[in-house]
Amino acid sequence: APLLTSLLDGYNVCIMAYGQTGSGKTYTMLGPQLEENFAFSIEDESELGIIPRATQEVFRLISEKPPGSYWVEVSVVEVYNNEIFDLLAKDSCGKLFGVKRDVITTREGKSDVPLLTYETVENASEFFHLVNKGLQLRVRHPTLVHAHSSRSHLVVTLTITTVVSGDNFDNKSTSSSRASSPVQLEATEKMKQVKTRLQLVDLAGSECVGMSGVTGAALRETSFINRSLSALADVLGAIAEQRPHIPYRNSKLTHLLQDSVGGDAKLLVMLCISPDQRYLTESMQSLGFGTRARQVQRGQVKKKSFPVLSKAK
Ligand SMILES: Nc1ncnc2c1ncn2[C@@H]1O[C@H](COP(=O)(O)OP(=O)(O)OP(=O)(O)O)[C@@H](O)[C@H]1O
Repeated sequence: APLLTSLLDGYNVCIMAYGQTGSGKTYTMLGPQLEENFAFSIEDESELGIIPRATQEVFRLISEKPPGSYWVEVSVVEVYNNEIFDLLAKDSCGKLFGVKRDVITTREGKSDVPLLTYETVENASEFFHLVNKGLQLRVRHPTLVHAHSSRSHLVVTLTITTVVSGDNFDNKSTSSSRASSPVQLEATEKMKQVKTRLQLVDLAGSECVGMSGVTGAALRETSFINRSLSALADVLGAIAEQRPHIPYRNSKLTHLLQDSVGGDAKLLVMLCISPDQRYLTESMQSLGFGTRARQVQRGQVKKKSFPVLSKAK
């Protein structure tokens, strides 16, 4: 919750779950899933995972702000076999289907996914329905360790646009206007926008091939998962050791998360650990990842500078 307050105060925030397959990452991030697909259940609010819960909190915080001053857009991306898929892209009939996208580095040195679909949502319930539709496209595969194992990394991003009128920049009191679309917002005279980003990441599970018993296509998936997770650990190691070169581009996952992991975002890593003694090696490996993440020192987290909004009259 304090991270979400920071988000509306102008910080980028990233929350991610890491752990071996079957340890509870998806449960932590989304909550219990429906049997037939990846959608999460919204019937019992007490069971909601971090992604829906954080979104509810974001909208609660926004409701306390002057009306029309915040705008929320959502994107849902999965990284599968080192490829990026846009899970909110629609075909010509308006049906969602995962479209392959690329990740690039912009001239300012930020990572970006050109053509990625951003959908505007006005409340948490719109968000639930939209994300649940996208999640049904997510790849999963049964393994000996976990019957509904996610085979991809999931990145749900909320982009919060704060609209500040020109007058507010001079700290003068003004009534805030209500815009009905992002286009209208941009067109509104004397409006300035500040964007902050909340990235919520359900990583695919690290996996010991001997234990999970995967073969064929699933084995290929496992190898991509393990490679991308070790690329993430390498990036954290390089940042922790303050090496001049950080190998973000060694995998699409690290390239996509570059600004959150190595940039100016507030980053929270949650480790999911199995209580079963059989998985001691995997648990030690996850704790090693956590130790590495804790060694990262990135200096002062930067805040996007924008003035405090004056209350609507
Ligand atoms: N805290 C919990 N309470 C009840 N059930 C849980 C809890 N955590 C996990 N589970 C159950 O354990 C199983 C595995 O959890 P989950 O799917 O979250 O694992 P995962 O780490 O995401 O695995 P993978 O990386 O293979 O996708 C699921 O059936 C889930 O409902």
